Amino acid sequence: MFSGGTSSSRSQRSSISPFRSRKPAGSTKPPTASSRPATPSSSTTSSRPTPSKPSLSPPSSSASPNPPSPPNVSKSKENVTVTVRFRPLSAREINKGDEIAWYADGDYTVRNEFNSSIAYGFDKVFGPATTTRHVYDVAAQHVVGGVMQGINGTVFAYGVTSSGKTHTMHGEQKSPGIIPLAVKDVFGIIQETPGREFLLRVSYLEIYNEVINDLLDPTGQNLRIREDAQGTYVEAIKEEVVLSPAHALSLIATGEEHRHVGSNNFNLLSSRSHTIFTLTIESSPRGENHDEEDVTLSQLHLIDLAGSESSKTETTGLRRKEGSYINKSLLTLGTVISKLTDGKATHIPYRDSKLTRLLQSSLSGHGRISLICTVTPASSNSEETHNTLKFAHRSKRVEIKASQNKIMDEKSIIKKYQREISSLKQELQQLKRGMMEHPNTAISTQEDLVNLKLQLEAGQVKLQSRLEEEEEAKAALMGRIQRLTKLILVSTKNTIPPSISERPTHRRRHSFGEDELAYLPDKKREYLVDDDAGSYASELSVEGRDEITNLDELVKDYKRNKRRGMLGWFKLKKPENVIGLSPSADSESSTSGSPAPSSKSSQNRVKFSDLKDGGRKSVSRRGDDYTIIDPFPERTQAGDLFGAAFGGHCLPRTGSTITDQMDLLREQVKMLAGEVALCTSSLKRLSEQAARNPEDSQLREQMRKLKGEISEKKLQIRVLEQRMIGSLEMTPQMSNNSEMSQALSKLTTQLNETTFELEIKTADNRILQEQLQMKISENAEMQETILLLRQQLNSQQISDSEATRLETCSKKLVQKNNEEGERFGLCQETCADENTPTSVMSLNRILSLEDSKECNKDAFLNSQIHVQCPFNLFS
Ligand SMILES: Nc1ncnc2c1ncn2[C@@H]1O[C@H](COP(=O)(O)OP(=O)(O)OP(=O)(O)O)[C@@H](O)[C@H]1O
Repeated sequence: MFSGGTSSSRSQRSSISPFRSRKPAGSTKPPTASSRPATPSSSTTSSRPTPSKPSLSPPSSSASPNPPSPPNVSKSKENVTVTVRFRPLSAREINKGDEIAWYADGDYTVRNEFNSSIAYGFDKVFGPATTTRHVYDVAAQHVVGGVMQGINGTVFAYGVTSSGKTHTMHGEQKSPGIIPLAVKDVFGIIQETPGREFLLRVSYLEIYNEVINDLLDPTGQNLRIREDAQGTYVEAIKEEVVLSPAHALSLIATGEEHRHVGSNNFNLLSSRSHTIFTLTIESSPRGENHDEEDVTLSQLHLIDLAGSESSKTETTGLRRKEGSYINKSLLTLGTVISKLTDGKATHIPYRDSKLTRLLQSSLSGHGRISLICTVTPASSNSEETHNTLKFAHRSKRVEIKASQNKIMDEKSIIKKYQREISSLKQELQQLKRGMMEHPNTAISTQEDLVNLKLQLEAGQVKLQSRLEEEEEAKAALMGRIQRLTKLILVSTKNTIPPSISERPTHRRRHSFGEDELAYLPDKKREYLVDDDAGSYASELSVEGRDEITNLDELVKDYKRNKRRGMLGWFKLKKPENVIGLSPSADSESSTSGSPAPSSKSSQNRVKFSDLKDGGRKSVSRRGDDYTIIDPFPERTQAGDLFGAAFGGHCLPRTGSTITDQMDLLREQVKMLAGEVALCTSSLKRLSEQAARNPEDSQLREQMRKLKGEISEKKLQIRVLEQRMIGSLEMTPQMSNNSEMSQALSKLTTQLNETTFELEIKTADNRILQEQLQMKISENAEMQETILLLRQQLNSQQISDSEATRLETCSKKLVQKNNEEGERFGLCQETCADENTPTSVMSLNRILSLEDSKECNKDAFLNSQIHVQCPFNLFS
């Protein structure tokens, strides 16, 4: 496991149940009257109901200001933390004429507008203007802090469809949800805890139609829940070791891509599945020598439930089926909670749904639980909101016992490796001791002595090979440990205990400050469609659904964008098939605040179809205004060239024909270049023939024509290229910079390729020219020899052997000249140099003539060839 460094692993088992061992006796003890929160007020008084146990951690604005000092956590009784979050009325509800039916009366009470006697008290009530950061601080931070101390924790978002669960758990770009905030907090706490080291793993699953799917591994479908003595767990779910907040959130973003989302009449992006994001945290004191008990393992479950659907939710087919599964599992959750708070219940139906079965340990009181109930104030949903409030109120009575989890079973990787090392060390020690302690005493006879010697030798061989094996094993183990060590996260703070300095330095160190969230949305990378889905639906009805040619595609696309909200900046998106979106404001809507210049869309609609090639345009919104931002978000090589070429001048809007024109010109250039290549090769062939038949005037004529054609085509190419550049220069403003950039990029590539080819050919040519020079000087030497020989011959001083030498020498010369000349001619032609030296052609001709000649003494002496040639072979 985890042998691949930062690689992921599929664990054999991953528990969803936080505290399955060390189950405190009587943990499911029914709540006592004293632990019950305030019941709904039946009085008419407007005074707020008594808040139930306001025992929450004080809000903090940053990652755990008081980092946990591990152990020493009391097992005091706690209740589930129950908070209620109102969202603002959506545009759709406003359009429908909805009124406020429920409201936050102070910090702890939800009251009915039409009947003020109906009120419920909670640990905290968040009004519609509350930020998710504040919700996190109050409702989740203490759970996360607990998890870092080894106390398991679960944070739920519960509510009807479109009440704001996903908004609360995942959040959006400008308003991160509980999950990203918790992840950031966890890393912040690690940074604040220099005395301990941590190992983090995440898994992410969904329960869709009562089927468990692994969101981190699309092949992990229909996973099974298993149960052992310690509780329930999901078999074979993938777990990934995470090294930074960005890493963890990128995994969620990937998971979100696989999550089932669909539209209903309340929510275009309704979650059709429950998702459970689990962060498993292992921690031990830094340094080698520490107590086993100091190692903790805990899990944080962050759950975004699918929303319950009422009869008002108009669904058909698959959506209806999904809705019934969702309702059934939520009903089971409600029943389980009721039974847990009912002192007389003997059977708790955890097994009636996958959700309750997976959460059995959490629900039965092992670890901290925070339930965030999301509600809409709208009168049209008044009944559903009331049901949510009743559920929330019942949940408040579930009693939990938070205790620190120091269980070290096979799940602890740190532990496992530490154990392996120590047992290996022990074994080695034993081996060494065995060698030392060999008895050498009772040697009585010579025979004994020989036997003992033999035994000793055999033993030594065995011992040696065993030691070698051990060494190898140790090295392998060390490698594994090193890889594992890299996955262990430690604070970068200086306050490291002395023993820590002895530790290997390759350990990954982290700065977990704000800059760790540098992955936070790059405005330029994302389409920011921060929308209230309801208003989108209403907009659809206003504009007419006919406009949307492919709703499924639209929904899919919108979903991607939307889900990306907080998380989606990890992947760039290529918009497809989206005709237009028209979201509307909500109170916590994000505004891009992009510094980039923006232009307001005339129809408050974003035409994504305008964006080509994943143009990375950002769409931001302020109220109902949509802006398309920075079409050149990142400087590319083409972008740089573009800037250089046009010196920052604006280009005129010429519509989409610029690329077409460019493409056309480019095609013409390509065709001409092809023709030039064809002519050049014909020319080469002809020149070869001409070399063989120098008298053939037809050939010469053909060659002349071909040359003419080649130069004409080259001229045409130049003209076309000029036109391409000219058309760009004449265009003072481009309508679509990305098109321009694209065209320019292609041209640049072509230019680069051609330049490169030219360089190679020029270099080739240079080499051949050098060779030619050498040949010329060689020939000069040869000529001297020949001259000498001729003189000797004339004076009758030449012998037969000298005559043969002379013959061989001349043959060699001819052959060599042939080869060189041919190569040079070839290179010159491929270089398409119109000024191919006639000397080379002449040389070829001479050489071929010479080659065909019988080169004997007489013929050689009678040779009278004197033609144009850079050097006379036979002067
Ligand atoms: N507190 C809030 N402030 C502003 N807008 C909110 C808030 N809560 C929810 N919204 C908006 O309401 C719409 C519905 O929210 P969301 O998708 O989170 O609902 P949900 O409960 O997850 O729905 P479902 O159960 O169908 O998935 C979204 O457009 C979201 O941006």
